[in-house]
Amino acid sequence: MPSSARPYRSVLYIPASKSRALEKAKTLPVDAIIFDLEDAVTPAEKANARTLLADALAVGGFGNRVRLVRINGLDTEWGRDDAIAARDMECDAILLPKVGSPDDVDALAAITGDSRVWAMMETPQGMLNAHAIAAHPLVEGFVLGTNDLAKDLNTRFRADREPLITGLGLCLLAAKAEGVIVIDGVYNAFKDDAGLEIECNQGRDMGFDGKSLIHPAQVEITNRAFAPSPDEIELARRQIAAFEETEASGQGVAVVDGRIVENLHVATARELLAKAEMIVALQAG
Ligand SMILES: CC(C)(COP(=O)(O)OP(=O)(O)OC[C@H]1O[C@@H](n2cnc3c(N)ncnc32)[C@H](O)[C@@H]1OP(=O)(O)O)[C@@H](O)C(=O)NCCC(=O)NCCSC(=O)C[C@H](O)C(=O)O
Ligand SMILES: [Mg+2]
Repeated sequence: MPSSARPYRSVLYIPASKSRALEKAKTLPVDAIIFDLEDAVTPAEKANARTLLADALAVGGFGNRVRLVRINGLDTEWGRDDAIAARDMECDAILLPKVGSPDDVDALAAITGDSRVWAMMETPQGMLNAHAIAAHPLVEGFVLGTNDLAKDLNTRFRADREPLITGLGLCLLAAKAEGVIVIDGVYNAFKDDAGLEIECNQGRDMGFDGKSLIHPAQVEITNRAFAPSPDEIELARRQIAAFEETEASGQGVAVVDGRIVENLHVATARELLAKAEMIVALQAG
């Protein structure tokens, strides 16, 4: 099971066909990269992108960024070749699109063995089977595919994402129940900083570990939204100190800023501080 302190604030898609973007990624302060062979790559470029990506990962230089390779679905003409290639790539996990049930993960594992798997959660079928998918022993993370979900649900765009909330919530519940990382979907309007910030904060409030991104301009806002803020760090320290003091005097409940602090709040505060420390450590390289 992955560490809950390991930050996944920003998870950037990079079309595997774009060598300039692959180079650029090495300079960006992202926590994870999705090297995409699926939607961002045209059919004519699929085979070349696969080779380009294998070479780029073999050369390396992506530092401590988690490397996920998104293959095409196994029901497409490229999926099987992608899976065979990805099995041998220098990556941390394979991201399987449009996962509908644990059987899809089994079908991938029949090709890729014990490689770690992340699941794109982006179909109504997948949402309804989210718990069984999260419970699959090879599954380590979920990435929400809100474009595909919106398409399948025939929703209209709303800034508050109300039409998608049930699906997002099902995936969050499943991921948290099974200790699986869960990453929010992309914000398509990559020049709209204000809209991105609102959607990041909504995702953070809901409990997502981070957000998937499509452009470098989205990294800074996302990293900030999903990192513990200075105020949160300061409050966590005060909660721990107050609780320890109260505990030493034989009591189980402290009060900080007019709110009770119990064991469970201290556990949350410790996790928050661990994440903040890990972000500093990762930034230090
Ligand atoms: C959206 C883009 C097509 C815009 O590309 P471009 O016009 O090249 O942008 P810029 O000129 O502003 O680029 C500036 C520099 O940044 C580099 N760049 C751009 N995008 C990326 C990236 N994603 N990763 C790394 N580097 C990037 C450019 O190379 C420029 O570099 P330099 O010249 O050296 O300064 C483009 O951003 C893009 O293709 N984005 C990714 C789109 C994508 O991956 N789509 C698929 C994933 S979304 C999805 O499928 C979600 C899910 O499945 C669902 O259902 O929701
Ligand atoms: Mg999709």
